[in-house]
Amino acid sequence: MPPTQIAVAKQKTKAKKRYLKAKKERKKHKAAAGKPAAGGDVDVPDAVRQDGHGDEDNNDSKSDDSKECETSVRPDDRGTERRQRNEGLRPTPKGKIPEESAEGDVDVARPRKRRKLDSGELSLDTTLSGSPSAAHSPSEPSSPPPSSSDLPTEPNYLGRRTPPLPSQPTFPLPSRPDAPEISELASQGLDRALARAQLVDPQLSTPLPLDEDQSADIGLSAKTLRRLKELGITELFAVQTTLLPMLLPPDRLKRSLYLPYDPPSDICVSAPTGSGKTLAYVLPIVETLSSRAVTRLRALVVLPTRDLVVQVRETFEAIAKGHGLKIGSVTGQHPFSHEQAQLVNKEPTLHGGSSKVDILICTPGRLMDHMSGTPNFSLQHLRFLVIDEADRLLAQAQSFQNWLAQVLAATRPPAYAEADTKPREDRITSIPYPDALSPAFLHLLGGSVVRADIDEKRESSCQKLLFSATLMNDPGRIAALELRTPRYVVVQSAGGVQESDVLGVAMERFSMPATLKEHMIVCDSSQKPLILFHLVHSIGVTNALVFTKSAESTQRLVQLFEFFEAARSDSQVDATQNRKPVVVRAYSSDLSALERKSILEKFKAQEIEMLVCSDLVSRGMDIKHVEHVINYDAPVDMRKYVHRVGRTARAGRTGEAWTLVGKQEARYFKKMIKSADHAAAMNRLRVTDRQLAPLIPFYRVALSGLKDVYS
Ligand SMILES: Nc1ncnc2c1ncn2[C@@H]1O[C@H](COP(=O)(O)OP(=O)(O)OP(=O)(O)O)[C@@H](O)[C@H]1O
Repeated sequence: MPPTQIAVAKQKTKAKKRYLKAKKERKKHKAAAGKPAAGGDVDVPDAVRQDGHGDEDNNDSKSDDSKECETSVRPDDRGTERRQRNEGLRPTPKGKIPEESAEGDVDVARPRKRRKLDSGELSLDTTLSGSPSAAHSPSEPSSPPPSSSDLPTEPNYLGRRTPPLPSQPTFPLPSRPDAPEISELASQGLDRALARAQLVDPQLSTPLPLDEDQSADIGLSAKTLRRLKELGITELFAVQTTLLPMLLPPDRLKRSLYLPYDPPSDICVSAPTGSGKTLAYVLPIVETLSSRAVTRLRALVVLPTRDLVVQVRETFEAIAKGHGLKIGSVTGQHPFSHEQAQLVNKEPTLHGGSSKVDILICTPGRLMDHMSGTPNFSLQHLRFLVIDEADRLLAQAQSFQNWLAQVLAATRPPAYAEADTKPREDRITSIPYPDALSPAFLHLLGGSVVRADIDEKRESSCQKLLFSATLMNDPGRIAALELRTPRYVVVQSAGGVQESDVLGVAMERFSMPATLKEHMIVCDSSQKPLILFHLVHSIGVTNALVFTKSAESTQRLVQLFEFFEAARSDSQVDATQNRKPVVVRAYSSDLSALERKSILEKFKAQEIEMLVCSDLVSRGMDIKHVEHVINYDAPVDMRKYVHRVGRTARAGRTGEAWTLVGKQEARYFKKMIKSADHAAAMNRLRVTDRQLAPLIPFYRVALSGLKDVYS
């Protein structure tokens, strides 16, 4: 058979199948209507009859095909096609039905149509005529459906007047909600009090009263005021002005060491680097604890590094001088037994602990060691728990044996029920010694305390204080602290910011000291050492901290620097110039604690001019004479940038920060600065080859020296 004939035969077979199914459907309908099957009336193609395919043959393939018949191909159209073919006519394109063919097939289609029309379905169509879809169109505003009596009546095709049906109510159009505030988005799942953070102007200050009798005006004792003056402090900075009234309220009862029925609110503070956060907690702690009669561990200050522990201890000692408070610190720098001897009286064992210090400053790791291994070390008397550089410490909350959860649990009194269910031998049934339990823990004395139903629940009096320059930039972390009615303070200039936007501003922008100047130099990475030498020798950068990305790079850069300085001072090119080599040292975690201490002291004494360091000293370190910070390796996140450059321009002094950005990292760095809304503050500098040219001979010598060392 020629291919065209095969195709026609195939077409026929398909058409035949569809026809038969349609026919079967019609038969069913007719049978349902009580009429005989109209098979004989229908024009059946010859091919179907010859093949002997009856209705029954198609039973198994019925379902899908019959659906197709009902929805896509009308049997009358098929009949028309067939007739056209028989008459040598071309088939009519789909959708166009020639008049005579429609006429010819009316027997098949009309009875069904009539039944439909009679049923009144048409009256719905005519009422909504022309606009059934329009009535449901989502693009039109919805309006309440008119009552049927309001609508005009139209004659239907039978000439009867039927009341029009009311149109279906339309669905309300989807509308775009207002974009949520950034603060709202950011605070999803966060403490609601965050959104009511108090925004404090960094320029705010309070002069210290000249007369000691007026010390109470700022909540301090005459003794503390005198001490501040001795230290050369004449005013309180913004963060201190805000926090002192909160932590030292005029109502003396609220300053009590135990507040089991009216525990104090916790406070979170975000204030720029060098803005005086340390004094903002040292002053209230010293002032409050000065009223104590017995030494107990009442203030615990947790810091991320040993160096910071030493620094904060010095501030406590300076302020607490003459108050009779005992201050201790544990960092793991000394043997464990030595620290234990400084911390507690080991004998006799008391349920309330027996402390030798009122204030303890520590790193989290060593604190855990003492919590688990030092008898009589107890946190139940804590009145203050300070977490300084809180964002960093909270990032490590799970480290050091889950330190944060353990500390919180140790300050929390056990529930009454818990105390009752303790095994008998664990209960405190006798008091062999004055047992030193804190009021909130007294119910542990199972047999000795008579309890009544009206007993109010006693809570821990421990007030948590969180501080950081970048605390609000990731407030999600604060959630781990189980804060009690917290208050949030943000020291940041936010010119004209609405109160409702405070959180958005605090989270998106990083607050920097107003006295800081920032520069960025984009260069080839290979040029970085030369640019560093240019900053030192041509621009006069000195008393500087130079930050690198690792302890190893710190070491290498210092060696290169020393070779460079040696080559430069040896050169006889221009005897009139000052050729005294710059003193540069490395400060990194590779050094022992003793070495680090000695280097830091020399740097503070300005015997060392350039201190090259890794991020070890990027947080919290307060070295007054640091005039410059050089980011030799650009920091990879904004938080790090803020803390590094914050080592200068502290306490209202001026300072400059220089960031050397390799060409390949420039895009990332600029994006980071821009997304922190900080691009405008950044001064972009260019250093030309001509400016670097005089340094190149010494640099070559230095490079070959370094090569020798490493080979
Ligand atoms: N009221 C004040 N008057 C003068 N100097 C002050 C005052 N308060 C603090 N300082 C000094 O300001 C410097 C910075 O203080 P501090 O170290 O507490 O800053 P910080 O806010 O904790 O900074 P960082 O976030 O970097 O840790 C210190 O040298 C401190 O002695």
